[in-house]
Amino acid sequence: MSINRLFKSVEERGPICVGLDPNPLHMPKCLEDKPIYEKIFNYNKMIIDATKDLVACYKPQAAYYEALGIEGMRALKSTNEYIRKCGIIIINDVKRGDISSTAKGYADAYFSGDFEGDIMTLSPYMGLDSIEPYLEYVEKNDKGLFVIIKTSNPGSHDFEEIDVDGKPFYSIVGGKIQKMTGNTVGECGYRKVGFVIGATNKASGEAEFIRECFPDTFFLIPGYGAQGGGAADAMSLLKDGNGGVVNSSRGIIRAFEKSDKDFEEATREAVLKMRRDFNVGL
Ligand SMILES: O=c1ccn([C@@H]2O[C@H](COP(=O)(O)O)[C@@H](O)[C@H]2O)c(=O)[nH]1
Repeated sequence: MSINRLFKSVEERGPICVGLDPNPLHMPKCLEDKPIYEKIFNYNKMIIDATKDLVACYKPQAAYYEALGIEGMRALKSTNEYIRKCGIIIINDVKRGDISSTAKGYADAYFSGDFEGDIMTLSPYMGLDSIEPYLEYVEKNDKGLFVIIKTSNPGSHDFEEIDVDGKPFYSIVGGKIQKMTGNTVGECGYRKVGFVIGATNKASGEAEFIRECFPDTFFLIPGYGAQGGGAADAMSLLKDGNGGVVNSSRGIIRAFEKSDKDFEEATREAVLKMRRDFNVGL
């Protein structure tokens, strides 16, 4: 099961998730004149080769590939195939959410075929029926989900935190999703359906509150690094160093822009620094 595999990866290599968010304006010189497919795939391959022994998973963000058209999507296909060949978990960050007939199409698109990954991200705000079509893949094909609950962006205050009878709205959404997905706790002790919980914008005690609300839910934790989230914020969402993966995209893949080392060395060094922040391998 994907969550069991992810738990095991975190046990072995720590909770680091590297975000593969390729922006052609921020790439090393050696890729400057390459056509889009080669540029994006080689960039990702260089990142993966420099870090694959240090990370729990990779998270390609679909927007960056979609924005580059067919050649960008071809690069996503090759990237996911390469990550799979390396035996590492793929989180397709697509944040889909639509009526159930359309949701089935998105599930097929990102859990099978050209862009297949192990886990995908969903937005739950169209309701529980928009989540349901993905559950067949979770049950029958060992796939996993991370549902957006409390995001890392400043706008997370606008809706997610609205007070409903003394409780933040996000905690109610999370509760309903847990109820719908039943008691699907795997052998690692975590449910098959996880949540996205940002490392940023936390009031004092909020991370602990979220962990208490969802003690057996695995978290994907973005917002560390470029968005200002610190290791302490992210760490209080973990449990004994597991129970979640912490994503950093720009903080890792653009580290070379602030370094005098070459691209691969600067990328690896940024992941090693992140591991030190999370007391991994010390
Ligand atoms: O609440 C959320 C959910 C997803 N993301 C995604 O994570 C990365 C963050 O990138 P950084 O460069 O490390 O800031 C990006 O792909 C987002 O789409 C998020 O930031 N917050």
